[in-house]
Amino acid sequence: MSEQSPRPSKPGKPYRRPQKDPVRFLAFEALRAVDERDAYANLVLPPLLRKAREKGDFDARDAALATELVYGTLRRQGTYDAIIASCVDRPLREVDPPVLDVLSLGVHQLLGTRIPSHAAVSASVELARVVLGDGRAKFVNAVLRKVARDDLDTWIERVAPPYDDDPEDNLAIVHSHPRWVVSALWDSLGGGRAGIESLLAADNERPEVTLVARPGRSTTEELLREEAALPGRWSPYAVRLSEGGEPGAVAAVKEGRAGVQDEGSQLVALALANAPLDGPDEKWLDGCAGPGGKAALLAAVAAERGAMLLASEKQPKRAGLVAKALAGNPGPYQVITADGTRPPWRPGSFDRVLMDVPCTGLGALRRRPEARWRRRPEDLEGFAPLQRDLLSTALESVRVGGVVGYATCSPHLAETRAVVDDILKQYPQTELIDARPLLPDVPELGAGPDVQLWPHLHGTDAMYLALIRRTG
Ligand SMILES: C[S@@+](CC[C@H](N)C(=O)[O-])C[C@H]1O[C@@H](n2cnc3c(N)ncnc32)[C@H](O)[C@@H]1O
Repeated sequence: MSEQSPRPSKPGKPYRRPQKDPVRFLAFEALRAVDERDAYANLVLPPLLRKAREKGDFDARDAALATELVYGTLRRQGTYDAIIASCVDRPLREVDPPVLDVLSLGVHQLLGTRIPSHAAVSASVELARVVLGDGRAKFVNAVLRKVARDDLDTWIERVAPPYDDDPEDNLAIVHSHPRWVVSALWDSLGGGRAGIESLLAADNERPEVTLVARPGRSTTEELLREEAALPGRWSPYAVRLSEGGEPGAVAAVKEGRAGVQDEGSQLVALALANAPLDGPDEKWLDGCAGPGGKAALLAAVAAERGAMLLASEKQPKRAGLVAKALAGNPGPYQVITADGTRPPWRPGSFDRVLMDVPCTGLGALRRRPEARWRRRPEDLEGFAPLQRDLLSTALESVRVGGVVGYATCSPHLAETRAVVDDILKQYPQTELIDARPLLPDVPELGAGPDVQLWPHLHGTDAMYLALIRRTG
């Protein structure tokens, strides 16, 4: 018998080693870090990008694409999960998280970018071969081919319940927010469908990078001359960097004369600084100062008025960041590490007090694309006693006639009005000051006396501020 087979076997496809695409691979690494280590995308990404650039793997366009893939995938996770769930025959929680990350990255390329479908599928399958192996790459291929058959709007229509049947569920899937967050934002915003839809859509946009020219240390004119930037909308100290502007490369930022700061945060600090006050105006306190954005602006304004700022922060590491932010301030200031619920200073010591309390951060979802998925309604219960204690400290720390600013970067009513209402009942010798005139020219601030800023109305984070005067 001949050793040769009578019919030559059909040659199999030769094995081809998967090609590692540095952009997709980096985006996958970042998503894994966010999932496995609870890392923040905005902290994980920059060092990965820097390393890739140093290795010569990346140019600026690659970095922009990797950033878009990571942020877009995380923001749109709720919508993409619903789409993927309808294309696989088991519950999503039974799909391995790394497989789900490759799928979500693929779905984002297919439905959320201009990358052609065939390129999106083949790049994702190639990534799957590198990071998951050939077997699971076939699964990825099958799912993404199904997804590629329709566009985003068609998919959303298919997987979201009709608005009239369940408005919150519909908005949760259409705008990729957890349902409880949709509900909380809507409670705070009020109004009908158009407003909440604009807000949720704004949460999915990348925010502009805004700088603050710290008074006495730099001016907006200087920044506008030196950088590709536009004047801020509301704050006299703000400039908005043009798209792609790198704040880290701005000389004034490197030297601490300017900082990166959302205009909402600037407005809050300035409203407290400008609230009318009788009597001395010499001692200011920031009781929750880390990492120091508002403290640096307050200290600079205080310096111009001959006042001093005490910046206090509980976490030593964050107190270090405050010290860094304040270094070079032209007037007197002090940074201390202290628990604001057990203050080391004497009651009634300050003329102005800012309490920018720890909160869920539901007002800064534009900046933290993963935050909405990580937060739980139970977190509110965790913050509630601390927020009340810190506001009580603020009211104890201010002198009679002095002003307290209670601020959050969350619009959740449980963290804003509920805290202020509760605590003011315990401190009857206080009055709310109308904060609206202290944010001059800013429209749509509601019925007052407190103010709530919104991304879709003001282009800022959803900062909340109540100004309270001690009357006795
Ligand atoms: C929302 S952040 C403040 C942001 C800051 N005002 C800024 O503009 O950069 C809240 C800060 O309060 C700090 N913190 C938490 N518990 C505290 C406490 N018991 N006493 C003082 N600070 C506290 C947190 O570590 C965090 O740095």
